[in-house]
Amino acid sequence: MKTFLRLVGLTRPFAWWMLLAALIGFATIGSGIGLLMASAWLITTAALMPALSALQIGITGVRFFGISRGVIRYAERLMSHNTTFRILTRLRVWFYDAVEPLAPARLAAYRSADLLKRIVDDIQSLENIYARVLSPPVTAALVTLLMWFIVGHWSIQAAEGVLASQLVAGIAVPMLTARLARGTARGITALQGEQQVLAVDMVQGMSELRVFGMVGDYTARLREAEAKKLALQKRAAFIEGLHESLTGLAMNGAVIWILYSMLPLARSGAVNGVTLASVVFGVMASFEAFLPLTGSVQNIEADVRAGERLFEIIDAKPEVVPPAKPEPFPKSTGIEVKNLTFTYPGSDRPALDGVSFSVPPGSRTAIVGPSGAGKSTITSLMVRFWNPTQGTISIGGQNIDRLDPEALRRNIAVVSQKTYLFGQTIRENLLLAAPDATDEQLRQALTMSGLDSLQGRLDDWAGQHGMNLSGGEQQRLAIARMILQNAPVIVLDEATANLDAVTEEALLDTLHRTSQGRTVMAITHRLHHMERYDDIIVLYEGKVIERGSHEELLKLDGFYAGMWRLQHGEGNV
Ligand SMILES: Nc1ncnc2c1ncn2[C@@H]1O[C@H](COP(=O)(O)OP(=O)(O)OP(=O)(O)O)[C@@H](O)[C@H]1O
Repeated sequence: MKTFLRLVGLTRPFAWWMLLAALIGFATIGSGIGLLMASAWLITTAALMPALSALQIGITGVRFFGISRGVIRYAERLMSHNTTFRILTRLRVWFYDAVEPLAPARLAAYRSADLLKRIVDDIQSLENIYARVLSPPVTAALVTLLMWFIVGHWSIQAAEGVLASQLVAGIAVPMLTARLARGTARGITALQGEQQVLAVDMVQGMSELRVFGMVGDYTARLREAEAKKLALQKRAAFIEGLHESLTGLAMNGAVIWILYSMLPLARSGAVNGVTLASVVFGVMASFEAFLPLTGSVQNIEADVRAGERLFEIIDAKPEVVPPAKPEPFPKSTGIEVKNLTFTYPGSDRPALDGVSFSVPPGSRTAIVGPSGAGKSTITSLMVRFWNPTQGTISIGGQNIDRLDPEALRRNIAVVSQKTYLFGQTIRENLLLAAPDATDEQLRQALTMSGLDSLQGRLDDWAGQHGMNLSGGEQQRLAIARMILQNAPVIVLDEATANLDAVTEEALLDTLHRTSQGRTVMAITHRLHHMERYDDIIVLYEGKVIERGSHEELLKLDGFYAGMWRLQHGEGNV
């Protein structure tokens, strides 16, 4: 209930639009009632063969309601869709604004297909709340009131019976079908989510599934989810049919009751037969207002579940909250890391444990160590994807938590081992780093990063995840982005890992050239050209265990020297 009220609360800015849509909906059904009543009047009056002029009013009525019903129905659809789409637009922007600060720390627990489902399907399903849950009951209530006055004008006894049937159709039947439908819509949503996650995994991991012969297994899981979903959908269709039948029964009950209570009046001459026929037809037409209630109640459970899934993300607290009054990004770009400690949520072992080091402005520092030593965690903390559990990172003497995170990220160019390329053109992928860059600047960046071959292909599609480019080209594009970003601090996080030796060598040279004069922090477990670094920090199990220049560390003959010898085929660690 709380979630439902919260969802309704979101529509407050559109309340008047929604009320207007409900009123136009009422006018549509009102026209339908008018049309049937006028038709009944016309047919029954014509049966008595009066002068043609006596039928004029009925003919005009049929024409008027016939046309108005179509026009008003169109206006109602236009209005309700317009209102719904405005609400959905607002919801999507609001959800995206809420999700962005959660990335990546708070989103780590969610699968991307699941998030996609939330932002697309869950929000879409809320359309139901606004178009089918809130409006139809208002329309049905107004129609009930209208029929009370119309029927009550001739017979209060008949009006009471009609009211009772309408309460059955408007309250009892929806409550019964809602009870029967419990769990159905929610189950369908859950299964759709499962299918989406499986489908995304299948498409993205098709090569792996093929290699490991698991395509059949995944297809079977998809089929199983489909079969379960189909069973639930059948049940939903059965309940919908039941709802319509019961509403029809309530309508027939109302008709029988009117005949029962008004026939004596017709016989006594208090009501004429023509009026009786019109009232009966009017009541039949009024039940149209109760049919949409099935959609309202059947889906409400799924809509509330969709709302819960959205609020779950929206209510998550971002890991990083920008300071109320951020300090400007410092001129000097020396980095000072003091007693840095960080434990990932759910982990019982710190990824970093009291790490301290400094990187003077314009110098190059390498952070080396075996896999899992905590090297990449330093990058995540530097760009404030996470906050340290203890300790600080400062740039130019300013604690980074005093800086605007966006300004911080603009001033630190990160080239990591996995470059994300968007399924757009090469130009658009480059402009991400410098939206105002000219073609000339883009070409220059391509040349500097050794990508002359892409000069004439700026408008070529990079492919899904950059699949139209080789691994080396993708990494070079990351370097071109770094050049365009023109940030004073550069973090290279295994920027050349996963590449063959020749490409790696060429890329290391390019990186060395293009990062001259900046403060560089290079994270690597492959020890190449280490003499190019002013300082090397050796990390092991989250702790700094050695520090010095390449020469000094070799002389020390400790862990680093062992790693170096091992990688250069000269012995064991
Ligand atoms: N998102 C995460 N959640 C929980 N634990 C994590 C997460 N990311 C990393 N870790 C753990 O933190 C430790 C340090 O990881 P980190 O990625 O910083 O190591 P690394 O030195 O960069 O390793 P590699 O060279 O393999 O990339 C590892 O034990 C890793 O399992």
